[in-house]
Amino acid sequence: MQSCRLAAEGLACRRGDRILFRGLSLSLEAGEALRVSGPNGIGKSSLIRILAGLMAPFSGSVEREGEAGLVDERPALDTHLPLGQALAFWERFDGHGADAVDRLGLGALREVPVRFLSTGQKKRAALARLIAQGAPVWLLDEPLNGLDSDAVALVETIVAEHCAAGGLALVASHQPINLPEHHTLALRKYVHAGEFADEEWGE
Ligand SMILES: Nc1ncnc2c1ncn2[C@@H]1O[C@H](COP(=O)(O)OP(=O)(O)OP(=O)(O)O)[C@@H](O)[C@H]1O
Repeated sequence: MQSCRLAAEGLACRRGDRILFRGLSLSLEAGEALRVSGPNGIGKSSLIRILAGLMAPFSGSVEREGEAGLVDERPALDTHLPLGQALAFWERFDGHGADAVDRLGLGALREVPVRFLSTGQKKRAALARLIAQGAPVWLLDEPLNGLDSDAVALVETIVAEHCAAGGLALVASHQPINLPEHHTLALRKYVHAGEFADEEWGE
């Protein structure tokens, strides 16, 4: 796996006319995982988009070494194609196929158009593509949404394997998730007008 690192320094995020957070710093090395928690609308998805390079921070900087793999609420698969073909589309970019299809319980669904998959099956499909991508930096936005308990345990195992193989993972999740060697970054609302949440490191 490519070497990897993810660091942010003094990040502020503005959406519309509101600053969601500022002064946010974090650092993740290969093998590490970070869970980001916080109430609805606090800015977890926005933080992930900034770290992925999809959105510019209002201020501050991001340093990322290694390709990023993003999983969010959209599966990034052509919804009109059968699952097998939709995953195969990415093979030309990823260089190899989605070997995790069977492991993720999708083996019997290769002929089913993506739009007919259930919420949990779409999430599993997105995770199959993530694994096939082979990116060392995983940015996972609510990866457990819609998953049954067996699939939650599988995602925990898959993230642990990814980190053990030299990757890193940043996971925004309302649900508790058992991650290897991880810290939690709890985003909170700021209490002073114009001031914003402090972030805190903990177990
Ligand atoms: N394009 C946009 N323009 C203006 N405001 C936006 C935009 N996108 C999101 N927001 C606002 O930014 C805030 C943070 O949204 P974000 O999705 O980052 O929160 P979140 O912590 O991930 O929430 P949740 O837990 O509900 O997923 C919300 O108040 C949202 O309405």
